[in-house]
Amino acid sequence: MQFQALLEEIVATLRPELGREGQVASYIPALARVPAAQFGIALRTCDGHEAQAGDSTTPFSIQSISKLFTLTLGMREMGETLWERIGREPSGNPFNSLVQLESEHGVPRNPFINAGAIAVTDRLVSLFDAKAEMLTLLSSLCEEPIRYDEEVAASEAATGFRNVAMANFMKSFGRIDNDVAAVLDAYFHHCAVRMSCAQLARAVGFLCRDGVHPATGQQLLTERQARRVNSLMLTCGTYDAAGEFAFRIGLPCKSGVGGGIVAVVPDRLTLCVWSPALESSGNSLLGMKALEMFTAKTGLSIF
Ligand SMILES: NC(=O)CC[C@H](N)C(=O)O
Repeated sequence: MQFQALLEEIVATLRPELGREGQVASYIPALARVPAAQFGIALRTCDGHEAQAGDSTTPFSIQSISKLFTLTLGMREMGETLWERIGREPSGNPFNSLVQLESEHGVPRNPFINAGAIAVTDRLVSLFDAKAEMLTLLSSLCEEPIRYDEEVAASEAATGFRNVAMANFMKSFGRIDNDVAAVLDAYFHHCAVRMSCAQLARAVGFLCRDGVHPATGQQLLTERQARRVNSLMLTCGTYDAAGEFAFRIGLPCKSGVGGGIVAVVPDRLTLCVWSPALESSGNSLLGMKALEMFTAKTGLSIF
C-alpha cells in the first residue's frame, strides 16, 4: 500500500481546515501559546517502514499520551498487582473529573484518566526514579534522546489544581503511598514530554508487535499485556469520546490535550497525528478527521 502518498493526500485535504474549528488547550498556560495552525501525521509499519507528511517532525507536548507509557511501565514492573488500585472501565466523564472517585472509594475507573495515571505513577514512584525511567523507556523506543519541556511541567505544576485535589483525595482513601507532591512532580513531567509524530509512531511500535520492542527485539510487555493495552485504548483512551472514536475510527487510540493522537492497527502499523485545536472532550479535531480518512481509505480497522 502507498502509505506515503496517502498521508500526503490527507494533509493536502485537511490543511485548508486548519485554524477554522476547535480550541487549543487553554487551562495549561504554556499550551495556550502553541499556534493552532499546525498539522502532522506519521506512521510506522510493524516491519519498520516509515511514512510521514506535514509537520511530522515538529515536537509537541504529548500530555495524556504519556499515560500509555506510564501504564506500560506499571504493567512491566507489577503485572497483575497493578489492578488492585485501578479499574478498567470507561468513565464516560471528562478526563479530569473527580465525581466517581468519592463513591468508588478512591479507585480510579481506568489508567487513562488523570486520576488513574496519577495512581499508576504513585506505584512507579515507589519503585524507582519515575521521571528518569520514563525518559529511558521513550529514548530507547525512539532510538534517540527524548526530553521534558520544563516550562510546560512548571506551568502544569502552577495551575494543576484539579490534579492536586485528585491526588489528595485518593490519598485520603489510602490509595496513594507516596508524598503527593513527589507523585505529581513525576506526573506533570510525564505529561510534559516533548515528541514529534514521527517519534511517537515509532515509540508505540511495540503495541502492533505483540509487546516486542521494535529496535531491540526484547519483550517489553507480554503478548497478552499488549493486547490488553490496546483494548483499554479502545474503551478508555479518548476519555468521554471513546464511543465516538470506536464508531468513527475503529482503532485503539490514545489522545492528549497537546493535540496528539496515537493509533494502533494490530499486527500492521502504528500511527500518530497532531494538530493542537481540540474538540470539547480534549481530543484533536483535525486529528480525528485524519484518522477517520485514513481508516476509510485503507479499510484498516479492528472491526
Ligand atoms: N487529557 C490530557 O492530556 C490531560 C493532561 C494534563 N496534563 C492534565 O493533567 O490535565
